[in-house]
Amino acid sequence: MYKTLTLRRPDDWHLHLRDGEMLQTVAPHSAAFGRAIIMPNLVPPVVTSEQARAYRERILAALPEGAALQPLMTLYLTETTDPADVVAAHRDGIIAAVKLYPAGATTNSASGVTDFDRVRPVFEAMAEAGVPLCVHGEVTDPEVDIFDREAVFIDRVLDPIRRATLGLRVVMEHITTAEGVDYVRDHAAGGAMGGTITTHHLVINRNAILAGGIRPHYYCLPVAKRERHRLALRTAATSGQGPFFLGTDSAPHPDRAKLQPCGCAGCFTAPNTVSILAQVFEQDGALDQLEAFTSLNGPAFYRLPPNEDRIRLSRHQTPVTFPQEIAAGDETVTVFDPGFPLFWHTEPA
Ligand SMILES: NC(=O)N[C@@H](CC(=O)O)C(=O)O
Ligand SMILES: [Zn+2]
Ligand SMILES: [Zn+2]
Repeated sequence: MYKTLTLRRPDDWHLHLRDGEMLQTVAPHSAAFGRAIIMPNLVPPVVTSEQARAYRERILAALPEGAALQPLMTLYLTETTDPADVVAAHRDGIIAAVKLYPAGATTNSASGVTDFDRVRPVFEAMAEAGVPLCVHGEVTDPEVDIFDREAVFIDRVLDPIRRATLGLRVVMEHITTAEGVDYVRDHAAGGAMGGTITTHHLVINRNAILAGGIRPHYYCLPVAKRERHRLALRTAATSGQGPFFLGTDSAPHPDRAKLQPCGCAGCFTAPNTVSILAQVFEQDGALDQLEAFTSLNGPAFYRLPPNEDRIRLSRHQTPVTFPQEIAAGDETVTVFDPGFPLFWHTEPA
């Protein structure tokens, strides 16, 4: 049994840092990651390279001295995005990817895409220039059951886009279904596809949200599915296979906004993600695959070198505790509770 574990510094390939006071509060909790793909769903969204550059500066200013984190910026795709701007921003190193939100699919997605044909020229230019497309993969058709929206998206939207745009490199973000796992695995050859998996979707199924009472802090999008889907995600993540990598989707919201008759979606996992992942991989006898998931597969997809420096985890005798909530000005933000004790702790460098 392992007592300590040394890993190349993990990266987070899907992270919400927000802005303003919330950014100041949450950025330090992601400071020990190496790189993070920063989601652009601010209000208003990050749609131009100038906005991405300015947002990056605000993030760097919110990080503590000595933070490892390098923010990798994304642009929020709209029906008026100019293909030439995207290509130039990527060429100049301002953005690492473009993010597709189907309009209405999730938090702050109102400016997203309704008619996918209208953004075809952007996809074509991205394919040509090798710019990855990060996708929130859910249909918004109200006729489609919320638990089926990811699987239906693959058939109705994602597969047709990929067939029509040869060479487009796609990350299916926060996959939550066996169908998502299979689709990513079956189309990953040559780096054509990757899939991020969140910490919380490895831990909870839909019962956590609904059985025995409604638990808003477990509500996120895509919503957690049946147990068999969680197990498919666990198998994918702990396999160490190339196309699957960590994207925490740590998505802080003030408790005031989550604890409502109509509460918003998102789990805040940044503070305890690495401890939870070590526990999960240990439970599955797969600690030897943790580094592939957190630190190797993501950079390989994004065609970046893995981080050179390391973090050290040690397994404590008694559980390590994390704050249940953190203060953000007058608000509180609840930290994701995995529902089991955590023994792995990141040692200070
Ligand atoms: N995952 C979530 O439930 N929420 C995210 C948006 C997203 O990633 O879909 C957010 O920005 O709050
Ligand atoms: Zn999303
Ligand atoms: Zn997200």
